[in-house]
Amino acid sequence: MSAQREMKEKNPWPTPVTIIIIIVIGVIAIVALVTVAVLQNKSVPQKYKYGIVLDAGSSHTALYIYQWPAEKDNNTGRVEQTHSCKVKGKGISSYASEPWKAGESLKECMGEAENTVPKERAHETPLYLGATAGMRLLDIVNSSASKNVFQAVEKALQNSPFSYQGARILSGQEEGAFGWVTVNYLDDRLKQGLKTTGALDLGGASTQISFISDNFDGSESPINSVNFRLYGNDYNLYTHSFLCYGKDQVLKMVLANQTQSGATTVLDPCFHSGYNETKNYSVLYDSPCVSGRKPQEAPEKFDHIGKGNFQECQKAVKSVFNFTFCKHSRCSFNGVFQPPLQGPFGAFSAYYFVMNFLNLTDTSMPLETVKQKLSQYCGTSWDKIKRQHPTVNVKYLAEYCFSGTYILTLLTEGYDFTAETYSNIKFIKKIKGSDAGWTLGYMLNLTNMIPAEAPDSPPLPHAGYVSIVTLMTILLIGLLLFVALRIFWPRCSKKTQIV
Ligand SMILES: Nc1ncnc2c1ncn2[C@@H]1O[C@H](COP(=O)(O)OP(=O)(O)OP(=O)(O)O)[C@@H](O)[C@H]1O
Repeated sequence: MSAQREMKEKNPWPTPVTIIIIIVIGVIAIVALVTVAVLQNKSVPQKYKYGIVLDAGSSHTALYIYQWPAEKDNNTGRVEQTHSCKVKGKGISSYASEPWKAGESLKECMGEAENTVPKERAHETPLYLGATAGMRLLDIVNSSASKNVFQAVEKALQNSPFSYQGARILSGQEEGAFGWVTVNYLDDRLKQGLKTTGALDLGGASTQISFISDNFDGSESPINSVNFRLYGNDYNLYTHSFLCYGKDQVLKMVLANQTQSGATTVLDPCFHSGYNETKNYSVLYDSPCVSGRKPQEAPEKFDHIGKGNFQECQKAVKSVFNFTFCKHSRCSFNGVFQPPLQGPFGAFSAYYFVMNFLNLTDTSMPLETVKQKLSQYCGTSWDKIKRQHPTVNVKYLAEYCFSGTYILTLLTEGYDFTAETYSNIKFIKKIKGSDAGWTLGYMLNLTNMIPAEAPDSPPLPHAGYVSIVTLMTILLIGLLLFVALRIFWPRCSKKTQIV
């Protein structure tokens, strides 16, 4: 009896039970923590927000739908293109005489947008329309026609379930700058503060060049300067848009130069030998880029006959550039200031369409070789070209010799890319699934999706945080168990000895 009392005083708890309880609690805690960690890291179906931009270009309109994770509205989520739709027919500026058709033309793509954006998101999805050089030109020649086209387009867009934010003409400067933002945003260069890529955009009616140059602070030519503060970095961007230097308008200018005498036959070195089409003087001279030069005594039509000669085509194309006057320290052409070229460049839109067709997107190829290949292509007969490419749109096909020659002339003579710097250009269509062009940059800007300052980021990602807490708790429980065993195990052993 006294021995039993002594034992109870020395060992007041039922030790094995206590240990079992501690172990059970410990195991339950570990299982609970691991479960929480696993559930926390399990991917939940992503919810997205959306934005829509219509690019109303001179040659056609395209609709782009962008999406980004809904919970990362605070400028940290990645915006990506989820759908695009090419509007059938020509650009909205071509509907000047029947504006209602401009609105009608958008219906099919707007229908696709309704099927892409979830219904519950539609009312909060911003919808923008930006028009470029085609509408800039229409506005110059007939501003009331331009207003009527916008009215028709607005009516169509206001009737959509989306949050319509307006339709307007972008300035050339905006078109250049937003194209640059798109390229650098998609390449993740802005967020990380990396060296940027210049942007070369070739449209149907205008062309843009935009890049950062250490030698440009905006003082020499303020109209070419755009300042941004993005993710905590300041950028002083050089940008210029050449109205009338898109490839369709340059083709008109080159042909206008060859029809100044009002001839009925034009032998054109930029078209393949064997090409022969009868064209209207009125159609050729219908644009403000050439209208002032229409010959007085022009007949109604002319025969446009191909000659297929690259060297002569280069000369003809060069005639539309003016290199004779420059009131700045240096110019590209037409008296426009341009600082020295700097950095890699992404060349998109028609740059890509044309060079991709010609199999000339590889810029590691020496420039001389590129010219030789193009020369060979231009020298090929029209019959052979048609036979080799039976599925290609004949209008594009007839123009690739001219378009390739214009691209090389613009890059080398116009912007001053040399045999050495030509390899800095990369012809691109898409970056990580999104089309290169001004639309994404435009939407990012209007929705304030790129903050001026770098957003504060947590020191650890969520998964890392959960893992570390789990690990630390397991270690702590292990330590507790160890201490408990050290304290109680000797007593348990003693107890058996006593008993
Ligand atoms: N596959 C192709 N091959 C050749 N040319 C093409 C092809 N697709 C489009 N183009 C032409 O490329 C040019 C540029 O097209 P893009 O859609 O970028 O210009 P746009 O937006 O209509 O013009 P702008 O920006 O001057 O208003 C246009 O002349 C168009 O007709």
